Amino acid sequence: MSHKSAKDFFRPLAVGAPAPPREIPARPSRAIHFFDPSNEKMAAKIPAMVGTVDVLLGNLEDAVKADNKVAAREGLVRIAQSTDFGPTQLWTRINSLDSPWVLDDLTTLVPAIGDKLDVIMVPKVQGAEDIHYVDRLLAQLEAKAGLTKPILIHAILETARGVANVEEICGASPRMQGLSLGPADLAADRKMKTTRVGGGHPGYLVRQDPPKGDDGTAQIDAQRTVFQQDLWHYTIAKMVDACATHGIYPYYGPFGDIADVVACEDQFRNAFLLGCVGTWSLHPKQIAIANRVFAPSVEDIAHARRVVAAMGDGTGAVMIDGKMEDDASLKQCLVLVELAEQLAEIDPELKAAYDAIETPEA
Ligand SMILES: CCC(=O)SCCNC(=O)CCNC(=O)[C@H](O)C(C)(C)COP(=O)(O)OP(=O)(O)OC[C@H]1O[C@@H](n2cnc3c(N)ncnc32)[C@H](O)[C@@H]1OP(=O)(O)O
Ligand SMILES: O=CC(=O)O
Ligand SMILES: [Mg+2]
Repeated sequence: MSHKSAKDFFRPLAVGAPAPPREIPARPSRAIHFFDPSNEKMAAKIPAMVGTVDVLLGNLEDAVKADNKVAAREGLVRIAQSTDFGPTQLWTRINSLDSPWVLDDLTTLVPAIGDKLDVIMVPKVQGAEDIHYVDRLLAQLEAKAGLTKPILIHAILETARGVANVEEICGASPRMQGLSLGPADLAADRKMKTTRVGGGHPGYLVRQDPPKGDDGTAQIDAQRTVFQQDLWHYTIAKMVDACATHGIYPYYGPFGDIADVVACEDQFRNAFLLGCVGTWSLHPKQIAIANRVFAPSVEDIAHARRVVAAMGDGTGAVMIDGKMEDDASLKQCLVLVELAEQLAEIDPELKAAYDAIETPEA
């Protein structure tokens, strides 16, 4: 539950801070592309990536060496000040709230580049209290810096307690923009017996029943199909429900097997089908995968438009290709059509593909 009364929920938490948002705009964010601002090679590539990815995220937390934390923070300030991000959002991931770096992260970034930062990603969030802390501090810093637009907060779901408290985290502040799954830290925190960064595991499976022999006994040594299961299904589904309840956006997180672009695409698509709006990209080659997966296919949009046209005022039932469509399937189709429209506004290739679909008769 929020620590604020309903009337206070949308009041600024510091005198002079911008008013908190009443709604979180649905800005396309198929890929949140991570870069280490202390890595000169990586950092040099960032200006040219503007416009090729929905979100660029300067990472200050895990994957940045302790000795490079200050360089990463300063590098991000430099990049943000010298780059015009155009339609691309700029996010950062700050260090965890119990780290020796996070206070300097926030007190440096907000005055220096608060006008350019869209979202601050907070790692290892345990409960509403973590969001309340960041919320108040951001309001104070925004007021001091004279910012007019509130910076949004995104929490990573990567502790068992965070998963247990997911509802209160989503509702802890009007600044809450969304949640990402953090499968690597979450696995460690839960004491899962895995060593991977996201994705499946060959040991987590369901095996086909054994065939019966002539005498009716189970042939347990016979060849049997196994179906690998998704370790993350429960958490993603829980995250999606919590985000939808609170009007904010769920994301898959990191997929660490950079070389396995096929399994990466599968994992991303599972998340897309379950309701996520995007994912992280750790390497430039994951951006294209995310952009492809987190946009409705031309086939889905063609079908969705047929349903919209056939459903007229949106009530009743119709048959299309032998299948019943009604108010509820129409609503699903509208989710896809609206997403396609948002993406078409920023992605000319997608716009051309969607525009080329033959419009059905109403
Ligand atoms: C596990 C839980 C988490 O917290 S995940 C989030 C934290 N981790 C990260 O942010 C990792 C970000 N990515 C990376 O550090 C690198 O991509 C890793 C995975 C180490 C691979 O780097 P590397 O071995 O250099 O890859 P590569 O030789 O294939 O690189 C080719 C060129 O692309 C560049 N590159 C690489 N990654 C990025 C990136 N994220 N953004 C921008 N550029 C990137 C490389 O510098 C390399 O450039 P060049 O061709 O040598 O000029
Ligand atoms: O930060 C992400 C994770 O998987 O841990
Ligand atoms: Mg993590």
